[in-house]
Amino acid sequence: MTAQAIKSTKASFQFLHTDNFFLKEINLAVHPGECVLICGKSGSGKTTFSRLLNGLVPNYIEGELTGEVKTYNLSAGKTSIKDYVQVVGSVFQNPKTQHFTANTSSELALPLENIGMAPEKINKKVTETAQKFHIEHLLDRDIFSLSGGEKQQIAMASATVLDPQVLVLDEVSSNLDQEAISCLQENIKQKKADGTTIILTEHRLAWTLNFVDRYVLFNSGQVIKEWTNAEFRALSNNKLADLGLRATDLSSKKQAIEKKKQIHQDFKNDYLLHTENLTIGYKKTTVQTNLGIGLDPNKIIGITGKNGVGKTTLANTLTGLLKPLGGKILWQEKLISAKELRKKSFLVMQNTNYQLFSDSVNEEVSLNAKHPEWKEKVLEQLNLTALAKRHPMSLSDGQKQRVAIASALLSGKKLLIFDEPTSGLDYTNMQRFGTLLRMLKQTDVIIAIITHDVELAADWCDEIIPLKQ
Ligand SMILES: Nc1ncnc2c1ncn2[C@@H]1O[C@H](COP(=O)(O)OP(=O)(O)OP(=O)(O)O)[C@@H](O)[C@H]1O
Ligand SMILES: Nc1ncnc2c1ncn2[C@@H]1O[C@H](COP(=O)(O)OP(=O)(O)OP(=O)(O)O)[C@@H](O)[C@H]1O
Repeated sequence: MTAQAIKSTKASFQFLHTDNFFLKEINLAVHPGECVLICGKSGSGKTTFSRLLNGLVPNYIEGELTGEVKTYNLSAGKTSIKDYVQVVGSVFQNPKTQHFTANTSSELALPLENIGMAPEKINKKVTETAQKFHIEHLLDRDIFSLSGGEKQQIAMASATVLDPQVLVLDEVSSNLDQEAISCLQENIKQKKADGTTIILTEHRLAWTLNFVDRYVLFNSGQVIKEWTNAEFRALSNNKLADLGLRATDLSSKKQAIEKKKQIHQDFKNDYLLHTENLTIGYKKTTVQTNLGIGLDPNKIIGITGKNGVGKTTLANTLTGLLKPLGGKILWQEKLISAKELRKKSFLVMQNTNYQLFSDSVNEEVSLNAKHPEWKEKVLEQLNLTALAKRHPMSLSDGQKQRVAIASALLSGKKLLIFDEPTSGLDYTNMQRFGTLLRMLKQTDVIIAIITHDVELAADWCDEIIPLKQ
C-alpha cells in the first residue's frame, strides 16, 4: 500500500492564551495525487487545519498540538518551516501576507534561487509559469501596486513554481474573475494529473466540481461529514444552504446578474452622487477615463468587472482616499472634494487587516458609531456576539470581514462602499449580511458593493454596474 501524502491522526490544537482545544481529534488521510476540499462555516477551522499541513501551525501560530499531522515525512510541530517549503506550496487566504519580495518576477524566481537553480533556467521557468497562469503582463511589476486579484494570481504562480508534491490553497478563488478562475481550474487539473496532492479550503464551490475528489465538512473545529465528488454533486443548492454552504449550480444566478445589469440605467445627472468624465488611477498609471457613473440611495448597487479593471481604484476615489486624475465628482449636483467625500463615506476594504485598530471587537465597532443603539442587533445578525471581547487580529479572515462590515453599518455615513465583502463568508453569513443591507437601504444611504461573488450579486444587488476595460 502506498504511504499517505497527508495523515492527520487525532489531531487537536489549542491556540495560545485560550482555554480550550479548538481543533478536536481530526482524522483525515489523503493519498498522493488526491484533491480534497475542506468546506464549512466561517470560523469552523478550515484555515487552522490547512496550516497544520504546511507547518505554519504550530511553528508560526503557536499553541498546543496533540495527536499527529504528517505531510509525507514531515510532522507538524516537529519539522521546521524550512523543510516544509521544499514539499508544500501554499497560497494564503490573504495573499498580501505571503509575498517576500517587492517585484513580481523576483517573487516567482525566489523559490528557484533558494534551491540554487542556474539563472538562465530560472528565467525560463518564471516565463513558463507566468504563461500557464496567463499573467505575463504582470511580470516585472511592483507587487504592492497590483489589484487584489492580480496579487492572488502571483501568489498561486509562485506557490507552484517549484512543482511541490503538495499544494495547500486557502480560498484562492476569492478575488478572481471568471476568466482567472477558469485558468486556475486548468492549472489545478494539470497539477493533479502530474500527481500533486492538493488541499483546498473554499467557500465558493461551483468552480471546484470538475476536479475535487472528496469534500470534507468542518464545524467548530471538527470533521463532521465527508462526500465523494459524485455524492457532493448530487446535493441541491437548498440542501447545501441548510448546511451553510454556497451553491454549486450558479446558472440561474448568472442569468439574474445579466438582468440586473440591464436594470441599471446608463448615466443620467440626477443621481445623488455622480461623476462626469472622471479619470482615475495613480501617478504613472491611468486606470479608467471618461467614467460617467451614478449612485443613488434606496438600492444596493453592485460593481463588477474583470481583475485589474479598476474597481478598487474607483472605490478609493469615490470615498476620497485617492484624488481623481481628471473630471468631476458631484454630490447633489455640486462638486465635492476628496476631503468632503471622506467625511461622508465608509469603505470596507478588500483586505480588512488594514482597517482594524482596536483591542477588541466591541471597541472596534463602537469607534465612531453613530448608531450605538443598533450595535447589539448588528453584532448578533453578523454572528459576532460571542466574539465581542476577542482581539480582532486573532479572528479568522471571514470574522474580521464581518467586524469591518459591522463598523460600516453602524457608522451613520451616507455612502458605504464594500470592496469584496464576502470573499471569506459562507452561505449563512452572506445571507445575513444581505439582510442587513436591505434594512439599511431604507435609510437613505448609498450602498455599493464591489464583487466577484456571483451569489451575492445575484441574490442581493438591485442593480449592477459592469465596469469595462
Ligand atoms: N498603487 C498603484 N499604483 C499603480 N498601479 C496600480 C496601483 N494599484 C493598482 N494599480 C493598477 O491599477 C489597475 C486597477 O487596479 P484595481 O485594484 O482598481 O483593480 P480591481 O478592478 O479592483 O481588481 P481586482 O478585481 O483584481 O481586485 C490594475 O492594473 C492594478 O495593477
Ligand atoms: N491566534 C488565534 N487565537 C485564538 N483564536 C484564533 C486564532 N486564530 C484563529 N482563531 C479562531 O479559530 C477559529 C478558526 O479560525 P480559522 O481561521 O481556522 O477559520 P476558517 O474556517 O478558516 O474561517 P474563515 O472562513 O472565516 O476564513 C475561529 O473562531 C478563530 O477566531
